Amino acid sequence: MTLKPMNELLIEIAGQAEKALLYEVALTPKPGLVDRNNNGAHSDMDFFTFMDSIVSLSPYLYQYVKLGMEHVGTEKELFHKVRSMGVHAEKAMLTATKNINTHKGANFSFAVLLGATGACIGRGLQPPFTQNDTQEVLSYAQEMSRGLVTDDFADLAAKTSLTYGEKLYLSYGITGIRGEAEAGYPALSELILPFLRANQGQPVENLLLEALLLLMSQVEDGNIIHRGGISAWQTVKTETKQLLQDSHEGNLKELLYSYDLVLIERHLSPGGAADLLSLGIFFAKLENLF
Ligand SMILES: CC(C)(COP(=O)(O)OP(=O)(O)OC[C@H]1O[C@@H](n2cnc3c(N)ncnc32)[C@H](O)[C@@H]1O)[C@@H](O)C(=O)NCCC(=O)NCCS
Ligand SMILES: Nc1ncnc2c1ncn2[C@@H]1O[C@H](COP(=O)(O)OP(=O)(O)OP(=O)(O)O)[C@@H](O)[C@H]1O
Repeated sequence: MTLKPMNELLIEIAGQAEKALLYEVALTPKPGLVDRNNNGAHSDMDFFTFMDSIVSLSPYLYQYVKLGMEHVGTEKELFHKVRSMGVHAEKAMLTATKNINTHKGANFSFAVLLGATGACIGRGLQPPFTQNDTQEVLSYAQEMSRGLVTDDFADLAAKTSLTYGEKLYLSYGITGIRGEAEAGYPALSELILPFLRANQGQPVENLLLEALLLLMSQVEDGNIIHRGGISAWQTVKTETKQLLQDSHEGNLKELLYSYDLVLIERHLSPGGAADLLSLGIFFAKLENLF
């Protein structure tokens, strides 16, 4: 096998991440989320806000991979490098969206996972990825994120203003996106990627909408919980399990258009599941699944 030059790989990997963000927002109909049909349960953003946001993040996606490829040192040191870059990316995103949080969680996770992907590529991994290659990247990301929950949530009592993630940890012990990273993204390795691999060949939009429902039925979604509390989250998990049982290729979109209205009425949006979906799409692209 001929090896591709590093700069080609860099462009290819960052491009797959950008594509994943574009696919996620373009997928329609998504319950409660911004899509091509409506703004879901959001009054402050629309499809175009997401276009602005993705373009603002694009150079940083490239930088995360580059930092990983060029990294010499421990996994933890790479985490600190990509997170500092991530803080700049978040500022660029907020400037582009006029202070609306479109991709805060996605930016954080792509920083970690693109850094990890770059580091593994620097050690010889080449796309297309096998399932084992993806696992190697997730294990590297887990190592990068070791101690994150404890480190980030130390001394919260002394803080005067808290983020939603911090509030959820104090109120319910929910670790959200930080816990997911520290565990090596089990929602990817145990849930969405096995589903996408097993259902390869199906029409992409239907496949990814079903994958979103699967995530909504199981993930500890910080967005749903901060807006609706624990009971609203339990209800969404039960309802999406039922939708998965009732759906088939012919009626999936019809069921989702109706459920979108239900979540809009309840002012609920599964932003955590949406972020995990875009991360899943990224690895599916690297594995050439569609
Ligand atoms: C860790 C991040 C996401 C900040 O966390 P914060 O508590 O503000 O966010 P919060 O937990 O509310 O969630 C952010 C987003 O994550 C997504 N999300 C929520 N739950 C999940 C989940 N289970 N899985 C995946 N994504 C999720 C949602 O899209 C949500 O909007 C990140 O923005 C970050 O690291 N920022 C830099 C912080 C920093 O270093 N500051 C300087 C030192 S204080
Ligand atoms: N297609 C999408 N539509 C809407 N939100 C999405 C989409 N994809 C991902 N998200 C995630 O959902 C989050 C937005 O949810 P939410 O509006 O609850 O965030 P917030 O700004 O933290 O809270 P609030 O607006 O309630 O004060 C973003 O962080 C984003 O990552």
